[in-house]
Amino acid sequence: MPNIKQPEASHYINGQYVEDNAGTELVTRYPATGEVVASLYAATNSIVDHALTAADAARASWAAMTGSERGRILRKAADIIRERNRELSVLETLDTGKPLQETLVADAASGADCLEYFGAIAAGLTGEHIQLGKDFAYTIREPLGVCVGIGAWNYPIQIACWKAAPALACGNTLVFKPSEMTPLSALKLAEILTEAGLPDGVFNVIQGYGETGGALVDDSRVAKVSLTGSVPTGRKVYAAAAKGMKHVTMELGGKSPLLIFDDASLDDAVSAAINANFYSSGQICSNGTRVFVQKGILPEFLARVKERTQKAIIGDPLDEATNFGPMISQAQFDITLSYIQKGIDEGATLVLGGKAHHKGGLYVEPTIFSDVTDDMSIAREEIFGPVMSFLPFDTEEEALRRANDTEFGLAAGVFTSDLTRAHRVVAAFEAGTCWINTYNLTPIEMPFGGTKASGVGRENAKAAIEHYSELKSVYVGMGPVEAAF
Ligand SMILES: NC(=O)c1ccc[n+]([C@@H]2O[C@H](COP(=O)([O-])OP(=O)(O)OC[C@H]3O[C@@H](n4cnc5c(N)ncnc54)[C@H](O)[C@@H]3O)[C@@H](O)[C@H]2O)c1
Ligand SMILES: C[N+](C)(C)CCCC=O
Repeated sequence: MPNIKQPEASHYINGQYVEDNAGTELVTRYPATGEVVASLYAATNSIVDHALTAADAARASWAAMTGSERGRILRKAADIIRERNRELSVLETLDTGKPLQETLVADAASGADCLEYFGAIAAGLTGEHIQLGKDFAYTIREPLGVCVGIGAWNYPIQIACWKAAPALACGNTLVFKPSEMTPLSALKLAEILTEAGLPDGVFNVIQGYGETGGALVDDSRVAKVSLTGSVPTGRKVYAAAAKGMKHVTMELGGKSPLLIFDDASLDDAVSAAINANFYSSGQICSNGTRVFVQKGILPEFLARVKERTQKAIIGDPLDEATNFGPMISQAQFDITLSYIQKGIDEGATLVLGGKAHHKGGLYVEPTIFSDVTDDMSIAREEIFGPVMSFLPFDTEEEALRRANDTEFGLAAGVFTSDLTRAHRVVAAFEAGTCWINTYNLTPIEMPFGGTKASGVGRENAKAAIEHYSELKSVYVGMGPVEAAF
């Protein structure tokens, strides 16, 4: 393993590292071996207050800068991230256990794309002029103020950038709390933003568990909270934010359907089903874990997915040949194996995998179930592990009804060569992000987010601007002013 990446201190506030070792210890381990990568401390009340005070103090001068000036700094940070991509990718692999083959292209790189995108549009964030006869109105696009970002552990630097870039472009300041399991890359992002010229206090990182996230959400100085996490956490954070009438973005979990019709390009659909279930060892919110396959092609489709999944290279995530890594934590490993057991107990047919991998560590084999029915736990609940469920269907109407029969609404996909059907199906999907003849592509230019229990608001694209700014309306009377008496 390369050298251990112990940061200078646990938190980054006002442009510098800060420590308070009175906080609860927070240890991060390499999931492939259990080795300690870094040892940090959760924020104490004084660290939470310090970060919010810094963000509050930096607010006015950052908001007073022009969009061009703010954008230039974000774009410079994107360039630095790209230059340091390998180092950041290794760090992300050490923190998450995701294969370096993935982190080199999907994590810091996506963060750089996001900073570049919002850096580019920062100068064009304006209100509008509304002519009203001889009177007129105009709107002023204003930042919300101090924002709080709370991250999940599966895409740590991507999540930090997806929140920081639009927030900062709009003139807000941010306090970001990464997941307690992956504290490291957000600190690097903070260093990079400082190097790019970001004024002190505009972006701050503090570590901690749910309690720290809760303290941030409850603080009266905070105007907006953006959470990436599970639905149960989302319900708590949304409720707490509502008490202070705060803006929210909720990027939560899913149990997304992927519909494969019998006229689909089978090779493409097989690739998509594999990506939609086994990339990042299945630890992706938008994964298409309910694979509905039209009955006529099910045997061949299943055989092809099985054959290709057997070729997964399971190994040390730092080896660039590895394309399937361990679970992030003992808890996620245990949850995944317990769902596999439930699948077996509830009558699904285990086609492949189903066990901890013999190499040890926190590896769970890529697992495929067929004969899955809509009522089974593995078809209803988010597992967040490498477990693919096949569900046969006959008609489009039936597949859609079953696909939408879930509390979640994050994502959905369809494979068919009939484009009329493809558009009809996505129009009927109850999901915020849909794909036709591909899956899980999330470019920065496209809004991303969920409906139903999967979330509120959108990240990325111009849509995110609406969630990090608000409009002030100004009516201008050109006279005369009349009154009834
Ligand atoms: N929709 C998306 O964009 C997206 C992306 C990635 C992950 N996710 C979801 O995230 C989940 C996996 O991540 P996780 O296990 O880290 O989720 P989690 O809900 O356990 O934790 C998410 C974050 O919330 C914090 N937190 C926990 N309780 C809190 C509270 N009461 N107040 C404030 N903060 C609190 C945690 O410390 C962590 O930083 C999955 O459900 C996955 O689908 C969603
Ligand atoms: C870019 N991905 C890989 C689709 C991840 C989106 C965020 C969900 O976990």
